[in-house]
Amino acid sequence: MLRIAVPNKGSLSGPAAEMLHEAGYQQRRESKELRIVDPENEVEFFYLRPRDIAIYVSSGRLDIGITGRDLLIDSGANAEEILPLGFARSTFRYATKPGTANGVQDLNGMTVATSYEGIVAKHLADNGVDASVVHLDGAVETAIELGVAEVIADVVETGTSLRNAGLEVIGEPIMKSEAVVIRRTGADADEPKVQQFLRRLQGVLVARTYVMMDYDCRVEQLEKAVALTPGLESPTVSPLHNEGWVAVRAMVPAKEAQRIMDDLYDIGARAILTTAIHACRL
Ligand SMILES: Nc1ncnc2c1ncn2[C@@H]1O[C@H](COP(=O)(O)OP(=O)(O)OP(=O)(O)O)[C@@H](O)[C@H]1O
Ligand SMILES: O=P(O)(O)OC[C@H]1O[C@H](OP(=O)(O)OP(=O)(O)O)[C@H](O)[C@@H]1O
Ligand SMILES: [Mg+2]
Repeated sequence: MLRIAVPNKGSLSGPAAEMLHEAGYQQRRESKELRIVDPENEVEFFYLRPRDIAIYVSSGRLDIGITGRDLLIDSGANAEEILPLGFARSTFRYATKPGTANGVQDLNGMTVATSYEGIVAKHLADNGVDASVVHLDGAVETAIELGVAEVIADVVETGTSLRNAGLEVIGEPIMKSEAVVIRRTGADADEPKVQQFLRRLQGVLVARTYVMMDYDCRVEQLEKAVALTPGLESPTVSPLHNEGWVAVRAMVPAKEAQRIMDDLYDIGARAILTTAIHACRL
C-alpha cells in the first residue's frame, strides 16, 4: 500500500484534497480525521501538518508527500521535489517599513522575524550578511510594529497582508514556491505505484490546463491550421464526406482557446468546438 502525506490545514490542504479527489482517490470526510485507507486504490493517506511532511517523507516511513516547496527547503529534510502541482503559488520576500533598507545587503546588524528560519539563515549567509533571525509561528507582519524585529521575511501572494501592515518588499524574491509532490532523496524512481500516482496527478494537471478542440477546414488550409493547433504530439486529421475538407482534433491550452478559435476562423476553419477534458493519461 502506498503511504502518502497530505497537508491537514492551511493554504495547501483544501486544494490538495481537491486534486486528489479529481485524481480518483478517496479523501477524508471530516477535517479531524488523521488517516484514511483507500482500499480500491491501495493507498493510505496521512493528514499531517504541512511543515512536518518533508520530515516524515525523509524518514522513509511515508512514500510520498504533498507540501510547499518553501516548506521543503526550509525543513532541510532529505527529500526532493518530483512534481510541481501549480497551486499555493507564492513568493518568499523580505519586507520592512519604508526607508529601513533597500535590499539584503543593508540588513547587517538588524533582526529578521520569520517562520522560515532555515531559508532566511541560509540566504543571509549566502549574501555574507550578519543579521539575527527570530522565529515566529505566524502573523509575522506585526513583528515590526511591536518592535520584535526591523525586517520580516515571509510568504507574499497578493501583498495585501504587507500593505495592511504598512510594509513594503525589499530586494529580489528569495524564492518562488508552489505545492509540490516530494519523496525521500534517491528513493526508487521507477516504483510502479509511485509512477501510477504521479500519472494520475499529471492527468489532473493536464485536464485543468487543456481543452479539446475540433474543427473542419479545407485541405489547402490544413498546414496553417495545424500550425495553430499542433497538439501535444500531433493532431488527428480525418477525412470528411465532402471532398476537399478534413476534420481536425487537437488539445490546446485552455487560456489560449478563444484566440486560437479566432485565428482558425480567420483562415477559413468552421464548426470550431472546444470541450473540457475530465481526465487523461499522457
Ligand atoms: N496567501 C497564500 N497564498 C499562496 N500560498 C500560500 C499563502 N500562504 C501560505 N501559502 C503557502 O502555503 C504553505 C504554508 O503552509 P501553511 O500551512 O503554513 O499555510 P498557511 O495558510 O500559512 O496556514 P496557517 O494559517 O496554518 O499558518 C507554503 O508553501 C506557502 O507558500
Ligand atoms: O500576500 P497575501 O495574499 O496577503 O498572502 C500572504 C499571507 O498569507 C499567509 O498568511 P496566513 O493567512 O497563512 O497567516 P500566518 O501568517 O499566520 O501563516 C502568509 O504568511 C502571509 O501573511
Ligand atoms: Mg501561515
